[in-house]
Amino acid sequence: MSARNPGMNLDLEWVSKVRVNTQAVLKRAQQIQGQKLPKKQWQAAWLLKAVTCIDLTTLAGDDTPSNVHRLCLKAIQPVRHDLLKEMDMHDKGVTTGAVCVYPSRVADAVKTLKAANSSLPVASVATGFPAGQTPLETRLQEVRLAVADGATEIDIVINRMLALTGQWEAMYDEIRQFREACGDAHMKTILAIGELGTFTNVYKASLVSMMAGSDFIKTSTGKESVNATYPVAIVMVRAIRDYFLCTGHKVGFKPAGGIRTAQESLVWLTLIKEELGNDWLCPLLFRLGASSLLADIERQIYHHVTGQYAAYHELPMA
Ligand SMILES: O=C[C@H](O)COP(=O)(O)O
Repeated sequence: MSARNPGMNLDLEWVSKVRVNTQAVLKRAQQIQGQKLPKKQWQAAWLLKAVTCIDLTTLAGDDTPSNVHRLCLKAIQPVRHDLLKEMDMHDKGVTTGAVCVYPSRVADAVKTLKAANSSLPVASVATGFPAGQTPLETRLQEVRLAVADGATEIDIVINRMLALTGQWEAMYDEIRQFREACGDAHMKTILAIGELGTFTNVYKASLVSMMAGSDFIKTSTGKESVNATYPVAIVMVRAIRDYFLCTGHKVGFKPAGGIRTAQESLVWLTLIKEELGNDWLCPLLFRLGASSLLADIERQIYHHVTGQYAAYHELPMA
C-alpha cells in the first residue's frame, strides 16, 4: 500500500490565486463524454474494474442489520460465480472496493464480513452526514465511534458554511482534526459540490481538503440536488493533479451520487485514465460511490457472457 497523503501547512497564497476557466472545463467534460468507450471485447474487463472500485452503499433511514448483511454478501460476491468463471475471473477474488454505511450500521457490516472471513473495508459516513450541521465536538466523536466499531474508511462532510464564506483556515483546522480522529482509517472528504456555488470554490475546497491530509476527495453525499457531474470532476481531478505535482502525494477521487449505469461507469474510468493516468485506476485511488450501479454492471456482464439480457430472477442479488 502506498504512503498516505500527510497533508501540508495551509498555503493561503496558493488558494487565493485559484481561478477556474468555466468554458474550458465544460469543453473538456464534453470531450470526455464524447470519447469512444473501450472496444467491445475489452468492455467486460473494464466493467469488472469498475466493480472493484465501487463503494457499495446504503445510506437510508430504514437501513437495518439485515439489509446491511445482504449488502455485505453482495460486496463479497458482486458478480455471479458462473459469469466470472466464463471470463476466467472466478479465482481472482473480485469484490467491490468497500461497503459504505451510516455509523450506526458499521458494527453490523463488520460482523457480517468477519463471519464471512472477508477483509473488505467498511466505510462509514460521519461528521453529521449529509449536512454537517452539528457541533464540531459531536462530529469528531462520531468519527471516533465509527472507527472504534471497526470502520477503516471514514467519509466526512466539509462544513459548507466555512467554504461559502471563504473561511479556509477554519475549514482546514476542522479537517485536520477529523484526520486525527480517523487515526489509521483512511479519510474521504466530501465537498458536496452541489452546494459550493462555483467551480473556483470547488477547486479551492479540494485544495484545502488535500492540504489538511485527506486520502480522497469525494464529490457529493448523494443527498444534494446536484451530485457527481463530469465538469465538477474535471475541476477536482485537476486539483488532485496539481497537488501531486507540487507535493508528490497522490490523493484519491470518489465521484458519488446518482451514478446508476454501466455506461456511466465506463465514462468515469475514461475520465480518470485521461486526466490522472493509469496509476489512479485502482481502488486505492479511485472509488465510485453508488447504491444501485452494481445491478446494471452485472446485467451488462451477463449480456457480454451469454449474449442475452438477464430476466429479473436471473440476477436476484443485484
Ligand atoms: O456516497 C454514496 C452516495 O450516497 C450514493 O448515492 P446514490 O444512492 O445516488 O448512488
